[in-house]
Amino acid sequence: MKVKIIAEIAQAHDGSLGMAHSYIDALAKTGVNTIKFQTHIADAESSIYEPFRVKFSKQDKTRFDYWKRMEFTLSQWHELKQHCDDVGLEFMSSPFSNAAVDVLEEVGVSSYKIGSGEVNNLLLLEKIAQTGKPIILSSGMSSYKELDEAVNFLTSKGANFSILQCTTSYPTLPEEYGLNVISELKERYNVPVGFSDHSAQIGTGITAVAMGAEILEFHAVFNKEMFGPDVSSSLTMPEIALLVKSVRNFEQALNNPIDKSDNSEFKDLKAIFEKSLAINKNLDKGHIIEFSDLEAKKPANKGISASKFQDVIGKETTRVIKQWEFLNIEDIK
Ligand SMILES: C=C(OP(=O)(O)O)C(=O)O
Repeated sequence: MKVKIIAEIAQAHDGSLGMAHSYIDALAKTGVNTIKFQTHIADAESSIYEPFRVKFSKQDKTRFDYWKRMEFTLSQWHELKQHCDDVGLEFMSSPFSNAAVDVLEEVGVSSYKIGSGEVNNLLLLEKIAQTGKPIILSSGMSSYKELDEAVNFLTSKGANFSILQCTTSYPTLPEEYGLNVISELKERYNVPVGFSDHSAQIGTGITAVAMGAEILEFHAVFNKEMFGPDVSSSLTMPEIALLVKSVRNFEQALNNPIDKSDNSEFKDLKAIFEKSLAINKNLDKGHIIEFSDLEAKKPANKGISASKFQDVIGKETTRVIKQWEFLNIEDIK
């Protein structure tokens, strides 16, 4: 088992190409597999009527203005992809219009992500399916009826796809994670399933992986005091590095099941940890040993094993035994 870990930059660059490049360098040090952007082309995906989800900047009069400010040119996208290639990370970007798919095809992506808001945008699904590339479909806000439709559509196009459990809520609270949906999606669609996390907690991703997520995506941010609609649901670089390390540890554990029927490798340790029977009070010769006379002390193999205490009860001592002495087989008859 190997989890695909995707760090989502989305709009954390706030429209700055330099900042976008800085994120690539910083994330390359965390061990993630993939860096994901969002390719926004305001004219193709939005209009002046789109309301704000989070309004945080006075300079963007409308959300359309905001998307406009988040655009990169084709040559800038090429640069970003090249930078990801240079640091050995997969470049991904979610398209929000068919025009954005054309940009990403020019740039040369190897797979596509479909954000939760696009599940019912069959026009976009058709365009992405036409590329023949693997697809990761997110599922926030979607009912099973809607997902069934998207899945049937992608299946009818012969698409190779996986699905992410996602709750569109920023930040997502524990009662909203829907970790149960991971196994439900797997059972319902029989495709690889992952988790798109907006909780801003590293424990959520680790738990999702433990519950079967094969793809893990989360938002990245340099600092939680920065501007941006996703900041409150994002992880910082040290948090991401710790999350990646934890997921890799989990994979290694899962890929190495241990055999509890053979404990021979613990022979020496058992001699240190285990115990031998001892006497907890001064006993005369001829005393009949009772349960209340016994204690178990370290190390093992100093006398009768503590596991054999029942064989000792009712036996007669053959000598005077002092408090805290070990009990040996020749001390009883
Ligand atoms: C919005 C996106 O994804 P999700 O719905 O998984 O957050 C995205 O990938 O751009």
